[in-house]
Amino acid sequence: MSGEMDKPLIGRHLDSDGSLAEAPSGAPKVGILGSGDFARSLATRLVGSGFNVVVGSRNPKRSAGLFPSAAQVTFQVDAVSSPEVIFVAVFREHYSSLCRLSEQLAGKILVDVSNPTEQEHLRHRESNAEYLASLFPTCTVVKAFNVISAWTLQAGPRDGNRQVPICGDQPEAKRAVSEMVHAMGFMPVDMGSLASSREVEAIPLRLLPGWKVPTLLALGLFVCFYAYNFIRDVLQPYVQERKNKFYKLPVSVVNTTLPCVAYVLLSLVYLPGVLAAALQLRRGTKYRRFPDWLDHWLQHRKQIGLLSFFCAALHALYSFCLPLRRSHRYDLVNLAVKQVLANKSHLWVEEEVWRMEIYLSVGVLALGTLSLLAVTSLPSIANSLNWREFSFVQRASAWPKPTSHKQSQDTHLPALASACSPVPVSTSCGHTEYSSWTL
Ligand SMILES: NC(=O)C1=CN([C@@H]2O[C@H](COP(=O)(O)OP(=O)(O)OC[C@H]3O[C@@H](n4cnc5c(N)ncnc54)[C@H](OP(=O)(O)O)[C@@H]3O)[C@@H](O)[C@H]2O)C=CC1
Ligand SMILES: [Fe+3]
Repeated sequence: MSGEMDKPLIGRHLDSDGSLAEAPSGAPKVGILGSGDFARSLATRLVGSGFNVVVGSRNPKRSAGLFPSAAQVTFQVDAVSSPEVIFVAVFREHYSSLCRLSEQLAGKILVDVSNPTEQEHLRHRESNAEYLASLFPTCTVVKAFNVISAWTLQAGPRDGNRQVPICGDQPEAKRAVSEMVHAMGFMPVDMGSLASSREVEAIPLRLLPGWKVPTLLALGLFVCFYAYNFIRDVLQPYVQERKNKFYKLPVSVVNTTLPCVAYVLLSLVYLPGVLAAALQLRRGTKYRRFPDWLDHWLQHRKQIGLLSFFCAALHALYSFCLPLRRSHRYDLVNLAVKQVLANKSHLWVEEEVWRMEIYLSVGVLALGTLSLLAVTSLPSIANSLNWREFSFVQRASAWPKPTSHKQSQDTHLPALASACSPVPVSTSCGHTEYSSWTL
């Protein structure tokens, strides 16, 4: 690598509006091939982070006006001659059109930012980055930035999506790209060699992978409880007393069903921790893997907990709407008429009044507590808390002694010390992953 790349690449950070006049002279030079949406956002951020940007376009005249004035827009062949790091911001099907630049690109670092579509991902056995590497055997290909959208690049990194997975076969090249990622305000995550690029390219194709089972579980529970409540509140009065209560189907039965689902889901958040602890006690060791079903269950606690919160919140909303129903108004009027006919002037059942007051108060408090748990399970909030603060919020009693994150990752098992309290999820994921929604 040239001496230029050996200098630290850390530049200035971009303001949220993305505007910054001029990259400092002598700043590291970076090339971008392509002048599309991604190239434009990338150029803006790179210029703002203190890099000298040169963009290679097939039609520089047309594209120049779309880039920040500090970026130089020129023909592809001119753009790739001096920078050591070149971003390839074109689609896979156009990679081969860049082969005529092979000579100028020899020995340089090519950053593959591309994302395949789902069909492309299934169709090609080799990743886009590996394909690029096969077209340019004299270059070093590094996969990066594919998980960051053009919009995020432009708007600036936010807590939730700051991580940029990087992979490549040459540590030096990866280091150079990682430094650039850092300088741009993102967090590089080393994913290993270029062989992992297929995995990295699959990341943006995922659609809520951790939510499928918990959502099906919640739906299944909803259907079961709804059927039960329908039989109890609607069908049974109809069959036995010929009373037509079918109007209850859209609101009342749903409202009775939601808290049942919420309670069961909440208990399913805590149950696997207890089971895991019992299993460890029975085995007398923490150095054995949990069965797969328990492992998966532990990993899905956060989603199950959030779905429980969702059902509880819906229940609260439905409850607020109950008095708005016309059936409720008719019931009230009928009750009043009945009272008048019975010559009663003051209806007040002390026990009923107290029961409702306490019921509402406890319901509001429970929803408030559940909201707190849900909020602290968000990565951005959880990351801002230390372990003690987190466990204080997530459970009522204090954890005997926090198992270090490292330990739980290494052993792939929770500590026995947590036998009667939460068990960290036994995966190699982050802090929130193994600790969320634990009692
Ligand atoms: N948009 C996004 O949010 C993200 C995009 N990406 C990846 O970035 C890459 C570029 O995406 P994006 O900028 O959105 O796409 P665009 O369609 O907006 O831009 C593609 C660019 O490729 C250039 N190009 C070079 N050679 C050819 C060719 N032979 N035929 C057609 N175009 C060519 C064109 O620039 P010119 O005419 O100047 O040569 C064109 O502007 C893709 O691989 C995409 O997967 C990754 C993450 C997010
Ligand atoms: Fe309730």
